[in-house]
Amino acid sequence: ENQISHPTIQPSSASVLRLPGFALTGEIPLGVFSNLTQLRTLSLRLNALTGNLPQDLANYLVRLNLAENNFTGEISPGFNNFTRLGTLFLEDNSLSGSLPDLKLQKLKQFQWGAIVVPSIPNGGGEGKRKKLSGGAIAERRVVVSQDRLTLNRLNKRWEIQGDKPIVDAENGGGYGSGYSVAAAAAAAMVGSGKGGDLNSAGAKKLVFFGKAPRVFDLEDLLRASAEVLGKGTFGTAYKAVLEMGTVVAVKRLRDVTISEREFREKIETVGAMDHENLVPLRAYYYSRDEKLLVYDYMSMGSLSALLHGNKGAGRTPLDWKIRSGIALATARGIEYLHSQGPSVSHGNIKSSNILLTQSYDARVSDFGLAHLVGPTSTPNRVAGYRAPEVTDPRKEGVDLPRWVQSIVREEWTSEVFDAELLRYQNVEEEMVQLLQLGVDCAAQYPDNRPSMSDVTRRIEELCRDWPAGRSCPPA
Ligand SMILES: Nc1ncnc2c1ncn2[C@@H]1O[C@H](COP(=O)(O)OP(=O)(O)OP(=O)(O)O)[C@@H](O)[C@H]1O
Repeated sequence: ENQISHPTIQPSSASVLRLPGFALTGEIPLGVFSNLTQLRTLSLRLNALTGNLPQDLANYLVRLNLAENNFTGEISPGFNNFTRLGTLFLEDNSLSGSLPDLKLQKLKQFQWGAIVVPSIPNGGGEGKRKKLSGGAIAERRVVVSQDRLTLNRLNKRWEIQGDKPIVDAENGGGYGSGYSVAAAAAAAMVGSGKGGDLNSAGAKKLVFFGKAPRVFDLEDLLRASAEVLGKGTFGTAYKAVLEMGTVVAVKRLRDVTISEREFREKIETVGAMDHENLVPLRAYYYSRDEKLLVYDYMSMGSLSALLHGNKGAGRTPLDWKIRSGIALATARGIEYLHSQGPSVSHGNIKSSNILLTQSYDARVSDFGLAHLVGPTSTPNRVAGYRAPEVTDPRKEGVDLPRWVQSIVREEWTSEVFDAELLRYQNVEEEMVQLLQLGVDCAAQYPDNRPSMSDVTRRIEELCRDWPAGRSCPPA
């Protein structure tokens, strides 16, 4: 009864056809949309459509969303005809193969089930083809699901393991899991002689912040077993388990171009930040060849991993209460940073820098690091959200705020919101309000953006409207 058939679709001048979540089944019959000559946007997302991808969809489509269906087989060579396509979503199907050598110069957003995107030639013409497979190497990385910040790391090669980019292959390989911080740090320190902190015995030491007891020293850190958590903009992060059982996250910074004096001044400022919604920087180590930052280890990992990590069965999606609580805690952390002075900003806000405790308390991480590596190299290195005036205006690609702004408010529900939340909870109005706040924060001109204290107040008000039994996390 919910199959798409010819009599269903009459000739029409409609430019938009959205049928998300209509429980459509079966294959899309040939030519079924051919009466819709003005069609620009077609969404059949979240149905149970089967068979191969349609070969003959109107070639004047600009947006096509076929995600979350049961399409099988190769990605259709028919896409070659889509000369106007700007947005294509195919995730959560059982497709294989690669996009054909595309004439899709306009394709700005593309997303599909695996994290990996086959090569899309720059400006058309003959592109390198790469077949997708489990641990494939991709020319470009696509950010999954809600973070539709696609194609923003051009010309990078990532080895993919699971859905985590582990190694930037272009930069000459990386360190496998189990690699020890010790080996690298020790190697770097031997004979370096200069820099570093010397204690009275002449040995280099960690510089600690805060009043917490110094339960470990550099020796302990060097002996710790370590595993790679991930590679970020500023270096590689490790989970290090010290012999006495303490677990810390260690970040090895690379490409620090500022002077030692400047580094120490800046890191002192970072270390002085103290707020319950910030991941505390416990200590640092500086030598000519090695810069280590030691943080509390956050056992639940990042918001990014929770949202996009395990898509398999048995996953419990984060509910709205937890998500809005995370938004509030994050806002409080950033509000604190901004309260430290007019020139203090985070510099790299994104979901992998929002870390969670066992009880889903959110803490903002990585603040201040964008200022550590040297002013000239930062603008193009960080991929998190930064206000337009601090990013390179010539940068290509679509960013998340701009993408949201390109979608009219009436369509947020079907296009922007996480269907998982809408399916189980009646929270659409609250989601609209929170998204509107996010859009306000990403306004082009600073004067049009709310202050972070306004932001926290608005999220607190939103939480206050939660139905009985739900309460705002305490300030
Ligand atoms: N203190 C921590 N506790 C637990 N996991 C962490 C901690 N710090 C970082 N991670 C995780 O380690 C991985 C790498 O982090 P890192 O901050 O180096 O890179 P990133 O956040 O992906 O990018 P960027 O460097 O631009 O911030 C991320 O998945 C991050 O969530």
